[in-house]
Amino acid sequence: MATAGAPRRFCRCACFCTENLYVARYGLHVRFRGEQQLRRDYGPILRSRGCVSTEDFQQLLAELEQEVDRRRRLGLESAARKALIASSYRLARPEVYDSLQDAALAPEFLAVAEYSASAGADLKGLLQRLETVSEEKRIYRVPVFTAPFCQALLEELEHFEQSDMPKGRPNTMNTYGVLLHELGLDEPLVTPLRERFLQPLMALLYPDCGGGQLDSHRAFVVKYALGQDLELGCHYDNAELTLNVALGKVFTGGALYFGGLFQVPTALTEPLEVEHVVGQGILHRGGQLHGARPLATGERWNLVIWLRASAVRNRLCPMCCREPDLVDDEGFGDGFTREEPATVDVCALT
Ligand SMILES: O=C(O)CCC(=O)C(=O)O
Ligand SMILES: [Fe+2]
Repeated sequence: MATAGAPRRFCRCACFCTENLYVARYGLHVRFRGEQQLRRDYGPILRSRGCVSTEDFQQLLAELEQEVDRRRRLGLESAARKALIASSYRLARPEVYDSLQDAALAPEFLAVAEYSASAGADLKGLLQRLETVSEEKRIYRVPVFTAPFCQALLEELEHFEQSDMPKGRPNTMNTYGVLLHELGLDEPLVTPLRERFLQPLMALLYPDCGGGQLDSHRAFVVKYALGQDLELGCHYDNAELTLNVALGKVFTGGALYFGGLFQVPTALTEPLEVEHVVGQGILHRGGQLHGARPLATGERWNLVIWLRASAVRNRLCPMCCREPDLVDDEGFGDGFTREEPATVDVCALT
């Protein structure tokens, strides 16, 4: 058990360096253990996607080896960037770093969180206070931040983007964007948002997915603009639950689309399209397959919070779908812990 005063040690799963390596050129996620295995497992599909010559294959191998190396160094490099940013970055909107105030939050969100934390709250009552985007997929929408807070956060993020500070990217699928913990925004903003507001809400909405046992997160901002990233391929998140809030600016296109749960192979059906509304958040299960349609005009910045419950993921790593092979990591790592997890019913795969 973690004891008061001793920070909890979080881990990642060793599969981070071997599974789900994204090869944008061929639109493919691969598992990579070496040349032989890559040829054996992906030879035909790679050929069908244009990886035909020896040079193509050698280039792919080099890129995968580089990516594995990058992933191995990620935790330490991220901690080094965070330290440098803390010592040398000049903030544009310092108020964003003040500890989270109710005034930053939309009245609807405050009401939903207050209801969820009240005695006698139940799912039925909560659903009267939220928009249900899809009952079957369990996707919900709620206003999260006020317009002035979105504006201030955007200004800060844009100022950081334009600074010469080193930047860690959200994930291998997004080239632009910011990791909030590197900016120092976990402590004042994301952790209180998770602990005080999201936890009671998620406990009612997704009790079977660890919604009541969230104990870490990975928060980042994704940015889409013409000439930069435009869209995001279909994927599932390394998270039990996800909150995705549109921060702005002005844009068209970029809708999210949702398919089925990755754990449950189903026949291809029409995905559900969900438009963004600035200031509003979409709540979904991390395992729900999703992606983002191409941006048509403008610039889109969204805050994505991958919410994690060690009690759930310690049993089964969502990325390799095995019992996690734990490796100590920096910060929240990938949300795994070495402690015995509390008993929890994992997501019912219906
Ligand atoms: O583009 C978006 O808003 C979705 C981002 C997303 O799904 C992710 O980064 O996990
Ligand atoms: Fe995602």
